[in-house]
Parts: sequence; structure tokens; C-alpha cells
Amino acid sequence: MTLGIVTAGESHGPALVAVLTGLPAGLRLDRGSVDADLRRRQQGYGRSPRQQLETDVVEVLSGLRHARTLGTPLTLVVRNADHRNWTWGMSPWEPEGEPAGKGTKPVTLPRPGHADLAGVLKYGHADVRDALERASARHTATHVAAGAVAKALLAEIGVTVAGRPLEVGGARGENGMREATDAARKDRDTLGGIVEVVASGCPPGLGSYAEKGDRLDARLAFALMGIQAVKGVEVGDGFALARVRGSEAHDEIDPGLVRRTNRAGGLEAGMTNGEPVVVRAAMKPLPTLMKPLDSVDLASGEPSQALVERSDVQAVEALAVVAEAAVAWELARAAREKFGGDAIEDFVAAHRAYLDRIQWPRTR
Ligand SMILES: Cc1cc2nc3c(=O)[nH]c(=O)nc-3n(C[C@H](O)[C@H](O)[C@H](O)COP(=O)(O)O)c2cc1C
Ligand SMILES: C=C(O[C@@H]1CC(C(=O)O)=C[C@@H](OP(=O)(O)O)[C@H]1O)C(=O)O
Repeated sequence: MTLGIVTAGESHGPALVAVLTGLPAGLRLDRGSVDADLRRRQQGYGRSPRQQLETDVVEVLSGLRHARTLGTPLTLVVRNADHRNWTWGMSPWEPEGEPAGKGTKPVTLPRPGHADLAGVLKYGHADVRDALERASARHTATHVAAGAVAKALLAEIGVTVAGRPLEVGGARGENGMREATDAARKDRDTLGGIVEVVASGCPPGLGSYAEKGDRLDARLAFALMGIQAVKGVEVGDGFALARVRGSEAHDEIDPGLVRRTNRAGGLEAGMTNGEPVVVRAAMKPLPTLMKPLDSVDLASGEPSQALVERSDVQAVEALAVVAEAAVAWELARAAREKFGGDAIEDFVAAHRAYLDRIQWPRTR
């Protein structure tokens, strides 16, 4: 038994969709909690005016009745309010009438750092928009909705997951991050940053060392690296561990099987070890600059400048929410693999029986 997800949808198309499989029946979902996470993802200092156009809320098309899962595919939809400005430009069928609104002219000025150049070459598109629409991080909205479902499942076994921004453009602290954002906006530039996600309450033994695809550290890295603009992932003390000795790197074990430190970020040999899971993700500066970078016009082959669109100056707070959802999803997937069950009661009972077997948590 495992969780599966397929998402679809373009940034300015009618809607974004996620189909989730492998959920147990009887899991209670709270619409307000899903919408609250969608709202958190839209917030953050430095977001684009697009966020004023959108009020992301979840719609459910299947798999849920009276707020309880049916154990069948759960279909989540988040509509794009901005689509009303793109009905001609993003029409799924041959557009009718005269070109109107946005997206009517082909984009031929690829932005360094975005999907634009490799996307048109790979798929044979004449219009960069055909690549950027799906590459856009807009569809992280559906992953956040899925993450809210995963968090509801994890809550049944006492696991909580929380993401937060640590740095924006090298600056720490709320004021520092805001100042850095304001300075970049003034210079018509963009920033990246670092986020951290901590999951508490995981029992030892989620994930496995059996194959590399089973290793939870590898799966978390994949889940985080799969988010747009994430270029580095760190588990626990990560890169810093490479610079210290073993005596300073590992987490010694005390009676009660607790650790004095958590440099491993709660993961050893691809498994949770009972300590909080701690992972970080590094985001590069966003590719759409108001002061555009040099590029080439694909229509003429002549030197030019990249497409200037509205853009976030930075989206690190949004990334913290998306990364939280990604970690929640991977942990929920590992928990489904370990505890199984068609009904939520079976899942919870299997978790309880496991804790009883390993006598967790241990008392000193
Ligand atoms: C929450 C979020 C918001 C983003 N907003 C923008 C944006 O407004 N402008 C932009 O150029 N890139 C934005 N990006 C990043 C691009 O989607 C990303 O850089 C692009 O798809 C290329 O993929 P890569 O950076 O992973 O190579 C955002 C990413 C995330 C996670
Ligand atoms: C729409 C969202 O993020 C978008 C992600 C994005 C990109 O290139 O990734 C580019 C921008 O799109 P637009 O040009 O429509 O403003 C962001 O606003 C969102 O997060 O909801």
C-alpha cells in the first residue's frame, strides 16, 4: 500500500488538478485546513501581483463524502482566477473570435534560468509559452492541497510537519529578509533563499535501507528537489558534517534510546530514528527579472533581452509551505507503506501495535 499522486494544469489555464491514490477510507478532512495552507502558500513578502488575483480554495471532485475519504481516488481542484484574462490565449481548443486578453502573441525571448529555451527545443514548440505554462510553480498549489491531506493522515499517528523560511538572499530574521527583498525589488532583481522543514513524532523505522529507492533521506531529497527553483537539499547538518570528525558528527545514544544531538536530522540509513526529521532546501534567485538578462530572440536569431513578465521578487516563504507539503507527502507515503490498512482504524491500529512492539517511546 502506497500513496500516489498525479497533477495536471497550466499556470493560466482553467484549473489545476491532483488525483491522489492509496488513501485509507474514513480519514476526516477539514476543508478549512486545506484552504488555510493554500492561503499560506500565496502569502509572503515579495510575491507577484498575481497573488492579488487569485484566492486559492480547494474543490473536491471524487473520493470524499461528508468530509471522509472513501478509500478511492481523491480528486482535488484549484481554479486559476486569472484564466478569465487568458480565455483566448490559453483556450484548450481553437480559440474563437478575435485575439483578446493575454497570451495572444507568441513568446520568443527565453529567460535564462527558466524552462523556456530547453522546453521549446525539446518539445518543438514555436511559442515559449507552451513550455513555461506547465513549468511554472503555479501548480505547487495542488501539491500543497495534497500535502494538507497528507498532514491529516500523519496527524492520526501523532506526526506534525512545519516549514519556515531561514534566509532570503543571505539575510536572516524577518526584518533582514524584508530589507533584502525591498533592495532587490528596487534594483529590479530577484532573490532566492533557504527553508527548513521539521517533522516531529515520527517513530523509528519509516523508510528502509533495502534499496536506494526505499531510503527516506533519498526520497525527501527527491521530493524537495522536484520543487521549482530548488537547487540544494540538506539532511540534518548536511554539508557541515563533511568538515568535522566522526566524534563531532554522530548523535550519541542515551538510555531511553534518545540522542544527545540531532545532527543526522532524524535519519540514519534511510530510516527515521525517532528524532525530529530536519531537512533544508536552497532556492535559487527567480529567473524572471524586471531588468531582463541577455538572451536571443528565437524568431530572428538576434541578440535580445529576456521576456519581462510580472514576477515574484522572491518566493521563499511560499517555498517553505510547498516544502512542508512535499515532506508531509513523503512521510505519509512511508507511513502508508509501513502501516497499510484499508480503513483509517487499521492504519492507526498497525501504528499502535508497532509502537507496542518496539516499546516506543522508551522510558528511562
Ligand atoms: C513558490 C514559487 C514561486 C515562483 N515564482 C516565480 C516567479 O514569479 N517568477 C519566476 O521567474 N520564477 C518563479 N519560480 C521559479 C520557477 O518556476 C523556476 O525557476 C523554473 O520553473 C525553472 O525551474 P528550475 O529553477 O527548477 O530550474 C517560483 C518557484 C516557486 C517554488
Ligand atoms: C502563480 C503563481 O506563481 C507563479 C510562478 C511563476 C513561475 O514562473 O514559476 C511565475 C509567476 O506567474 P505569473 O506570471 O502568472 O505571475 C508566479 O506568479 C503561484 O504561485 O500561484
